[in-house]
Amino acid sequence: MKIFKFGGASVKDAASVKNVTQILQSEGTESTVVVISAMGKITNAFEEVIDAYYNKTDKLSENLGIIEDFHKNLMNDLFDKDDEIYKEIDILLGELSWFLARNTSQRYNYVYDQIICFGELLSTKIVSAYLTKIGVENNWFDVRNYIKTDSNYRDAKVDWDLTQELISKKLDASKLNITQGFIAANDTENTTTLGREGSDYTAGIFAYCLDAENVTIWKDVPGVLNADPRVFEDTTLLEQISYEEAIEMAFYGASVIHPKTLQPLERKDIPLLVRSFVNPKETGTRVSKGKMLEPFIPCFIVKKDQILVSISALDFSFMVENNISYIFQKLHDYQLKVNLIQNSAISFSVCIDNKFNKFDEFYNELKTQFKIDVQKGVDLFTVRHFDDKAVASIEAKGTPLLTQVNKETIQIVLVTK
Ligand SMILES: Nc1ncnc2c1ncn2[C@@H]1O[C@H](COP(=O)(O)OP(=O)(O)O)[C@@H](O)[C@H]1O
Ligand SMILES: N[C@@H](CC(=O)OP(=O)(O)O)C(=O)O
Repeated sequence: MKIFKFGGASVKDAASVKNVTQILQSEGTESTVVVISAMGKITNAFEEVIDAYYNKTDKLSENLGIIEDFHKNLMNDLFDKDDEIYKEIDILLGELSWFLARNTSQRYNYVYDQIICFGELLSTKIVSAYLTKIGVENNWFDVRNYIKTDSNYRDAKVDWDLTQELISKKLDASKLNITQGFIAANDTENTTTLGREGSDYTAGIFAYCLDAENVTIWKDVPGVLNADPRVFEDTTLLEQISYEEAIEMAFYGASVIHPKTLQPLERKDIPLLVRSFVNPKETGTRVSKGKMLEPFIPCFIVKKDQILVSISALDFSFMVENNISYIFQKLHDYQLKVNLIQNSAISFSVCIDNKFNKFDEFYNELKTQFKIDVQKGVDLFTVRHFDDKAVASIEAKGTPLLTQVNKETIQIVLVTK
């Protein structure tokens, strides 16, 4: 029993869908659960729909049209005009229109999940129908009937007991199963999601509940590299990474593996393979028990567009437990993700991600009680297993504002040139 995960980049056009089906045919089409994300950048396109709908702008029908045209154009290269799939896609788009017309809820996160899920529903319907068309029997299922969560929309927490029970009881794991990543449902059958880029986590959940042999995440890169190839020119493929090391890398922001994915796999000792859908014969990266890192070289992680905030008390008193815990509570309340902390006697600095755009509210609340210096638009570079050469290469990229070192890791906040 194995789990495959194909992300948006692997199903971004008709040729990519054909490539996915070829990989499935050569890797075996039995005892597999295939988890698929929305096609290309369609989740972002759905976010535009949500924005237009929620803020009642005049862009709603245009944004919906972009999504419909994208899928129909792609389908025209895969199917014949009278194939059943066109009706199925129209039914899904009809369900979406029905929701948009009938919904009365003002809860943004709830509305977001009820709309965003259509990206994964559309992509899996299309891949499943194409497999059927070329003669590969498969079982499409709605993941919302299997993965159950709480009602924390947009970042839902999995109900592991119920999910385990449903997957064990209802899923025929001997088949080639096709399902959606990222989406789930709560106990009232409303759609929830596991957080952006959460399809890897879906693969981890199925692997855990089915005691899978392994999970393969198919990517447009040869595997996990020692740096993001979009930012660094010379990168090296990491052949083996221990779970602990991969969790550290994901924690510091290595976006190639979703951080939550590794925990369920580690608990059951299920290897995670990261392989290239461009060169599927290559072995890629293996994350498993064993060597920490092979080859053992510095690994670079970048988080762009961070905010560096230095906070001190107005009366120059020490920054200690009581005010630090207060600041942390506020960071939590405003959903600001802290990526680095440093404190001295009178100042407390944090490097944060303003993912939910709530920094200004946080700032306005704190500025009455603290002196706050803010530097927006900085980059946070983390180097695991650093050496002098690696540090120098980062420092050459701009002006370092803050550096923090521990045994295996150095973090440098920079204003880049
Ligand atoms: N350390 C890394 N190793 C490999 N790829 C990385 C790394 N860091 C960032 N990436 C980027 O991650 C991309 C693949 O992830 P992503 O776009 O999220 O894939 P998908 O959405 O298809 O799952 C690669 O194209 C690469 O640019
Ligand atoms: N489609 C969702 C879930 C996901 O994981 O996508 P991808 O596998 O393309 O990163 C998103 O974009 O957030």
